[in-house]
Order: sequence, then C-alpha cells, then structure tokens
Amino acid sequence: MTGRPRQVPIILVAGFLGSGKSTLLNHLLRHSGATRIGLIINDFGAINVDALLVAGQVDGVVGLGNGCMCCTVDDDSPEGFAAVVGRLLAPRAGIDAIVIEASGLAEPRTLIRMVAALTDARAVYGGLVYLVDGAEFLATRARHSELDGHVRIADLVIVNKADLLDGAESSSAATDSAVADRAAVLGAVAELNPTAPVVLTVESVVDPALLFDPVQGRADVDGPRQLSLDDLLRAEERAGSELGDCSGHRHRHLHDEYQSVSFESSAPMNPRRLAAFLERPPNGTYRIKGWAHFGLLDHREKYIFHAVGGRIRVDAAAWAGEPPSTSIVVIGAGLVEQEVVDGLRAAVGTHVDDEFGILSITRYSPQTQGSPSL
Ligand SMILES: Nc1nc2c(ncn2[C@@H]2O[C@H](COP(=O)(O)OP(=O)(O)OP(=O)(O)O)[C@@H](O)[C@H]2O)c(=O)[nH]1
Repeated sequence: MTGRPRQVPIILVAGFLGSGKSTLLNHLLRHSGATRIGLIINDFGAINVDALLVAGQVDGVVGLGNGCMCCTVDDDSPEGFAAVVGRLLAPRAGIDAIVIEASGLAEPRTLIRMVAALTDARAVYGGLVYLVDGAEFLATRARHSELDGHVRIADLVIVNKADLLDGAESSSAATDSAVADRAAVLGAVAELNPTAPVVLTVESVVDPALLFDPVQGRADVDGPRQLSLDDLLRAEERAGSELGDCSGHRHRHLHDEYQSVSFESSAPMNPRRLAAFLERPPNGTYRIKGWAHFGLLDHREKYIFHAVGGRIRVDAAAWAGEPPSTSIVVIGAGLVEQEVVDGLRAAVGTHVDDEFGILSITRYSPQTQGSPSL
C-alpha cells in the first residue's frame, strides 16, 4: 500500500440527443468484466428515463434529472454533483470507474469543469468520450455549430450507427437504410479533431478498455493512467474563457433552444394512436423516449421506445415488478407543450377489439424487422 487513496477515473460520455450514449452504457455494463462501474445519468426531461431504464440492472446508478447537469444541478445540495460523486467514490462502494452520461443537450466543457472542480483526492478525470450519431451528424452540426466544439475537445470519438452509413464495412444493412455518407462523416470528425482516436460502431459496441483500464484482480488495483486533475486544471487555464461557466451564460448552450415535455399515465395506451404520435409527432420534435403499456391480454410487456430524428425503435421487455405504466419524454425545439400533451392524451385508451393494433407498434421492433436498425 502506498498510503495515497486509490484513484477512480471519472469518464464523461456526451453526444447529441439519440446518438447512442445509453446504448454505450448498457454495453459497458455488460462487458466490463471485473471492473465495477458507477453510473451517473443526467437526463433532460422531468422523468429520468435513461436512469430508470438502467437502474435495476446494476448497483451504483444515480440519476441527476430534470435539466442539464451543466446548468441546473446545485452543487451545494446533498444531492449535488460532488455529493453524488462522493458516494460513488466511498471505498465501501468498491467502484473502479465512474461514468457520467451527460444529457444529450449538455455542454461538455462545463461538465469537464465540474469534474475538475471536485476536491476529492480519489477523483481523477478520465476523459471525454463523445458519441456522434453517424446518420444525423452532418445535418445536426449544420443546425448547431456547438457540436463542432464538442467533437474538438473529445478524447475519444465514437461514430455510432455505422449501419446507417453508406459504404459501411461493418454492416450489410447499410445498403437500404443508409442515410449519410460514411467518408463525409468520418472526414468531418477528423477535420475537427485530428488527434482523438475515432471508432466506428454499431450499437455503440466498443472495447471497454478504450474508456478505462480494465481491473484484472481486486487486490492489486493500481492507479489509473488517465489525466490527473492538475493536468486538467492546467489545460483549463490554458484554454481560458473557452471553458466559460454557466452562471452568466457567456456561451450559448444547446439546451437553451430545446424544451422537453413529459407525460405519464397509469391507464393503458392505444397502440395505433401511440404509433401515429411517434410517426407524426408535433412540430419541432427531435427525440421521443419512454415506455408504454397497452393492457392487452396477449401483449402485457413493457414497450420501450425511442424515436430519433424520425426513426423509431421499439423493444418489448418484462416489467421488473413495478405496476405497468406509461412514461414518455418528448424533446424538441419550438415544441408547444399543450400540443404534445393533447397528442399523448388522445393516445390513452384501450382498444381490445382491435386484434392487429399492436402490430403498428411491434413493426418497429428489431426482432420483427430482423435488423439492428431503428
Ligand atoms: N440504427 C442504429 N440505431 C442505434 C444504434 N445505436 C443506438 N441506436 C438506437 O438509437 C436510439 C437512441 O439511442 P440511445 O442510446 O438511447 O441514445 P442517447 O444518446 O442515450 O439518447 P438521449 O438520451 O436522447 O441523449 C435507440 O433507439 C437505440 O436503439 C446503431 O448503431 N444503429
């Protein structure tokens, strides 16, 4: 023993709405071997959908909900960022690495700053992993120039959804459903950040060793090799006002332009009407996520759905002992809240005589489609 506390890397996972951050976390959790990961999940909507979907699968998941952590989490409160990290750093938690999933609208610079400001000697900054939605990146960066800055400061860039890229070697599915040019996306990323490693993935499948040093045995854990906070603070000093803070909003944040509307119901939903909502959401919608129950005799599962930029995916799962319910978060720019709520309210209600109604939902399931695409 050296006497110095064992250090735990804190890795930030960021990326625009729907790029595959939660998919990455799920992959890491399943393939982290002996490495025990503590997760902090920050969601933009009032319902922390991501944390609720991951919690229950693992210990050590903490949700920081309702708004971007980079602006709304009060660091002095008992549930503030430092307190939450402190809980995961406690030796009794036995955590080897902390992964923070930032909301899809978070400003990564501010999150880096928050990690750098932690005073706990066990915390060491583990880098920024930035997810790029291969299918949407070129269109999204044209609308939001902030994304370029995010890619520039990443330590590792994961270009995800390779199956939706033209000319992707990794997937034969690329032919029909390709929505973006692979070379153009990779070229843009390389131009923005010529030094960070770039990994092209389907379903965010990366080697966990790219994010943190895997733990081989529990007794011989050595300090990780990631950047120290001192290194980071020096880098921050050099970057000067580039790393502006939130208090005066000297820089524009993506979430300034976006709103989220949350909807919950214990009454079953009508699958046809919910499918129609997902297919033709209110103006301004970019992202929809959540789960629903339909109360149908043969379809009692929890239907977890995602829509990103118009592509829908539905997965059926078992309820984990909780009463069936529906929770939905709709995120977009210029959303009219009442329109969203009215649209979803109109989708409440069973329709037991409609034998094939569930097909309007299950046709978006990869099991039904036989492909991993949305
Ligand atoms: N076609 C395709 N879909 C993917 C891939 N990876 C993830 N998805 C789907 O994209 C949708 C969004 O994925 P998430 O992992 O929830 O994205 P996120 O970045 O956590 O989203 P936010 O929480 O909104 O920021 C889901 O439907 C995923 O199943 C991929 O490689 N290809």
